Amino acid sequence: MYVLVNVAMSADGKLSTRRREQLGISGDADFARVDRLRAEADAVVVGVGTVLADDPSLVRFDREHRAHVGKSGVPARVVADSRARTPPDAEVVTGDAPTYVLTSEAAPADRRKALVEAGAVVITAGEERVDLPTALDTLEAEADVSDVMVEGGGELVFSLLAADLVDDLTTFVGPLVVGGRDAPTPADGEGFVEDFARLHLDGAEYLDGGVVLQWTVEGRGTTE
Ligand SMILES: NC(=O)C1=CN([C@@H]2O[C@H](COP(=O)(O)OP(=O)(O)OC[C@H]3O[C@@H](n4cnc5c(N)ncnc54)[C@H](OP(=O)(O)O)[C@@H]3O)[C@@H](O)[C@H]2O)C=CC1
Ligand SMILES: Nc1nc(O)c(N)c(N[C@@H]2O[C@H](COP(=O)(O)O)[C@@H](O)[C@H]2O)n1
Repeated sequence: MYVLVNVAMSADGKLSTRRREQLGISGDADFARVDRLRAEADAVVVGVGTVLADDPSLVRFDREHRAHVGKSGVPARVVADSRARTPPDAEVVTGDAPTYVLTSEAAPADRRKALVEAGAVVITAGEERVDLPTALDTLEAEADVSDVMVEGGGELVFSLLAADLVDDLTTFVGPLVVGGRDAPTPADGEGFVEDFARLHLDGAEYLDGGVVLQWTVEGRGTTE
């Protein structure tokens, strides 16, 4: 499974405000770049925190670019959601693109059922929390999803980095300061302590008054 993470953050490294409300950090050119990344992916992935905060639809992508890179159909939507908290009427569940909800065994049966009735495919991996390596393997084996673009948020991205599942990371750094010790950042979770995820900078580009940084992930960090 190839995993690309793309996030937009403020100049001080925040994904949104301390209220965890969706914040437009990208401008039109960056959103167009994101639409091309979505077009190249088999699926767009978010954590349930982003679903509950933003109610994203994840259906927009650059159709011309998708044809250009030789992919057919539309990118699927994937939510990492251990307890099946995704509302069945969430935008990410409605619409024509397929939706996969990655849950754990802790997800109540009635919530899983409601998601399936709303049209989502529920995948179970892990006891209390989604076991990401297993869930991604299942997605690849059962849904033919082998190339994903993760859009956040910080809790999910940290877990993916800690599990050494991220190949590439793209960060758009926008021209604003958000501040706030409790505002989400690109990698929240427990955090690494001494041994950090290591990156290699592959490129940088001015865009929308900010900059896009393209990183390759060279090695995982440890949380011990
Ligand atoms: N600027 C940007 O580019 C973006 C900004 N955002 C912003 O980020 C914020 C949301 O981020 P955040 O709160 O971090 O939420 P996330 O979207 O990262 O979702 C986190 C939730 O995912 C679930 N989850 C399931 N499995 C795992 C796992 N193995 N590891 C970690 N999490 C898992 C957890 O809930 P459970 O335990 O119930 O499963 C967890 O609380 C919002 O404010 C949103 O606006 C979001 C995306 C992009
Ligand atoms: N690239 C980018 N720039 C920003 O400024 C953002 N706030 C985000 N947020 C992400 O975009 C999702 C919205 O998706 P839809 O437009 O509903 O398809 C949102 O949920 C975040 O994942 N991204």
